[in-house]
Amino acid sequence: MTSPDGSLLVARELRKSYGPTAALDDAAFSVHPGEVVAVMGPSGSGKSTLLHCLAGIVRPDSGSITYAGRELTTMSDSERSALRRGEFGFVFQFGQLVPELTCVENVALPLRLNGTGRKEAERAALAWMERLEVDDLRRKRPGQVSGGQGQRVAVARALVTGPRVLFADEPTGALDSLNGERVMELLTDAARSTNAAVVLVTHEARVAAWSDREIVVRDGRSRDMERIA
Ligand SMILES: Nc1ncnc2c1ncn2[C@@H]1O[C@H](COP(=O)(O)OP(=O)(O)OP(=O)(O)O)[C@@H](O)[C@H]1O
Repeated sequence: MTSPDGSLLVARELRKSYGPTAALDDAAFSVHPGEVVAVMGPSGSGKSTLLHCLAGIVRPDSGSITYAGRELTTMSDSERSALRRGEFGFVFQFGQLVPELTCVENVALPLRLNGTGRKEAERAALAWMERLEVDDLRRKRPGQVSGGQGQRVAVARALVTGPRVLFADEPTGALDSLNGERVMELLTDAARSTNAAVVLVTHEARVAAWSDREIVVRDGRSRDMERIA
């Protein structure tokens, strides 16, 4: 279920303080299914806090967040973690793969945690690894692959459960520009083909250029930027 204007995830009047620091101060956000929205802004402006609130990781002090018509801010912790496991996918800057597992085991992990058998989970994992062009790395461990390859494995893992929202916090932050472009191309293609909404936090204009729309956060306040294509 989406809101009347077709948005899947909508936030209004979000406020979140850490002690005397107002990380969010009347922030707003919305994203449609299949839409890639970049959250831009200087360091410390509140981008990650906004992403963490939208993903149900951090509870705002006030304001509303609705996902598919359901209010997130009043859900119990277990309801929010069920939502994260079932409906959301996550890609971070680095350090997200389990070093002891092979790449295919890493990609299969979210399915295994949801109770899928090993064979079926690894079959689905491999299909996503093929799409992200890292299936040849299936038996390698994260320490044996490059940064760009590792990020593509991480994207495959984020998408393997068929999330309706993909949260990506500086997904190319640790990559050189060529690898970063490739990860963004594959990430946005994969998300658009599954009609997943993407919330992409980045401070880099060339990464935000992969989005459909940009939101700029400054001092905890957000505003929509008309895309200058
Ligand atoms: N857990 C926390 N405890 C205390 N202060 C926090 C915490 N998380 C964020 N902050 C503060 O809130 C403000 C916003 O931080 P946030 O991480 O959201 O910014 P950001 O725009 O993502 O920054 P960056 O681009 O540097 O990652 C900053 O002043 C930060 O120091």
